[in-house]
Amino acid sequence: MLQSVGHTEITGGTGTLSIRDITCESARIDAFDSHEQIFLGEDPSRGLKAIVAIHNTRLGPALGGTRIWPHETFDAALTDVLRLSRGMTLKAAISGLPFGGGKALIVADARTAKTPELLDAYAEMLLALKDRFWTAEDVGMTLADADYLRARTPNVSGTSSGGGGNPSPITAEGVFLGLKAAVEHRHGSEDLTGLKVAVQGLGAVGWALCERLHAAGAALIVADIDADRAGEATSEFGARKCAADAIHAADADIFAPCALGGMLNGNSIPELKAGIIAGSANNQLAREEDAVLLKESGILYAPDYVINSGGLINVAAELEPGGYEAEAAFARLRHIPETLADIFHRAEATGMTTNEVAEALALERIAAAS
Ligand SMILES: NC(=O)c1ccc[n+]([C@@H]2O[C@H](COP(=O)([O-])OP(=O)(O)OC[C@H]3O[C@@H](n4cnc5c(N)ncnc54)[C@H](O)[C@@H]3O)[C@@H](O)[C@H]2O)c1
Repeated sequence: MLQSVGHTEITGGTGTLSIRDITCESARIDAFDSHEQIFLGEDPSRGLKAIVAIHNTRLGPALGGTRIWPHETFDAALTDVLRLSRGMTLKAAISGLPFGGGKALIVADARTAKTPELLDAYAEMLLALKDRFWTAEDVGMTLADADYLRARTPNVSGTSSGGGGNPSPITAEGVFLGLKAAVEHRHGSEDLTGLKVAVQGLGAVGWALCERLHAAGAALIVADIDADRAGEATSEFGARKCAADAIHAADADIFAPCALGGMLNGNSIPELKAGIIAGSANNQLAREEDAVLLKESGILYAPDYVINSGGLINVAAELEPGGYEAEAAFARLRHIPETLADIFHRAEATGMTTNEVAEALALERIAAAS
């Protein structure tokens, strides 16, 4: 096991993997927020540059997905993984899970650079971090990738052999339940018939969410930077296509961001027409203050790490001592709408933003466990 690592080098296979503890030098990044430990794994010969960020382990070992994304600068990648990792701490806490927050990011284009050699090098890094960090799928990482890694290191969940499989459909189910809780809070009924939902991003979660919304009678407006995907949604769901850079401003009742983070910001919020925001993307708010902007605009915001916690709930269920049980995972999933309804009511009663209420509840749970 890797303890407090200064620098370690693992040779073998076809490359040389170097793992460096970069916690101290990461403190210069605004998003650092007292992370416990941050590791940089590099193996140029196999194309690996990966950051594993461990935010807070008071509730248990760090658990969080691995994102594969070609950030243009190292600082952009580090900022992304630090923000995601902190969000995982809050997500695990508010979901009542015995895990802490962590996240990993491989700086690469998953469509062109995700080779077996890269995954081998990453598996070696994960193996060195076992007992400290557990991972699963995120953007750019598929079930097949998770299975490939799991065959090489034990600290991978969301796998076929573990029973939980790809967490995305469960995430979508949680978002769907949470979205209905928001509609119920706003309109007094969770009936979606005829309501217009603008879905940004038609990937694993966005697509599965569209299936549920369509079956529930909602009218869909969709956008994806992949034009083919948006085209498929028009024929599959009778959805109306919208430009990717205009979907937030679509004439809709609900906006469901299911792509990447930061789409709720000082520029986009004044253009929103939807009264409810309920989607799967992590880190939807570009800045904390944007939650205030949403509140002042009369927009009901379902905090991202609450509404999208279904995937974490499912990968955590795979790590239960007795193994994965779907019913136990679904029982926990059904708490998502209840938790959101509670957050909405508390926010109204106190004048706080929904984000502030969710964070206070999560931090309370961490403090109680300390
Ligand atoms: N998969 C899960 O279980 C899970 C769990 C919790 C949170 N999330 C979050 O939900 C989001 C979606 O995850 P996913 O697994 O569906 O990812 P994915 O990679 O399968 O899909 C993302 C989709 O968004 C599209 N996209 C990217 N940028 C876009 C833009 N600017 N406008 C429109 N479309 C854009 C991509 O083309 C792709 O189709 C991510 O933020 C992820 O972190 C996912």
